[in-house]
Amino acid sequence: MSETMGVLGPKGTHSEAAASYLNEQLPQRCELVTVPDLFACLQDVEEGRLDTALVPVENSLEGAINITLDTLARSESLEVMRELIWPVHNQLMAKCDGAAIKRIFSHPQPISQCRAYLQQHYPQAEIVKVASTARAAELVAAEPASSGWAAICTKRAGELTGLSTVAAEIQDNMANCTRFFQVRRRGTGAECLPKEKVLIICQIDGQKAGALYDVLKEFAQRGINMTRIESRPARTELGAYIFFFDLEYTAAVDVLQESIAAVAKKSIWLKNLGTFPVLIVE
Ligand SMILES: O=C(O)C(=O)C[C@]1(C(=O)O)C=C[C@@H](O)C=C1
Repeated sequence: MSETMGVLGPKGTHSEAAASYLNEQLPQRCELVTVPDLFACLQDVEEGRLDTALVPVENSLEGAINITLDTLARSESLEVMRELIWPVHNQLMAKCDGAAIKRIFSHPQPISQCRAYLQQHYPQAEIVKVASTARAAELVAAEPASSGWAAICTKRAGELTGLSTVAAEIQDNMANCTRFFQVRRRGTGAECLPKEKVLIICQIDGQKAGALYDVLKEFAQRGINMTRIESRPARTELGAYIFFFDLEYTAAVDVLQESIAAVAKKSIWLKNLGTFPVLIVE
């Protein structure tokens, strides 16, 4: 029986497109399962209803996907097995003409990714945020053309629901891309190769002067390349933060382990979320 890979649905989301691509690259194909909500998708993996899930983590225009980061930080069982960098192409799709559009539906991320286009072409339109781009297409398709509703979605979502393209490639930057993590429960599969990145999450004592500098020093002094730093509220009290560090994997494994151990000593808690390969799609 093939493994299951959960992904934000319904069919036609950017996430589903990324997961279908990834699936083609895998030696053993997975069965893709669409889940209407990102948190539920991650929970399904944690609780064993899905083997893995492909979830968005960060967009090049809009930054972090907080629900993914917060769930990874809180989870005792999830680990990252792969990273995928996926180009995101947004289309404005509707049943009506562009001039008749009064209300535009989409996921909050693509709405932000297309902010300049929306301001220039539809400053009067009501913008409605929904759970995914494909859900936006479904909602628009359920109404007559006279409603003046439109969706920002993938071409496939529009085609699946019978919408026509009003404007193509409406994102504010043509290099718009989203980073996804494929996640699973710890210890449920073989190591994914090649090892290219390590994800560390820790909480640092924010009241101590120089606490973050002290931690960063442990990587810098050993020549460990940090490719991203992100902070999120610890969700315990105002002013308490956790940090996400993406580190480049190195053949000098001992040095890498030593730096992580040194950071652990200076942290309130630290989790290693995994070592994984990175797939970049042009
Ligand atoms: O709504 C979708 O199509 C999704 O797959 C979600 C999502 C996101 O959460 O950022 C995924 C990638 C893109 O950045 C746009 C939207």
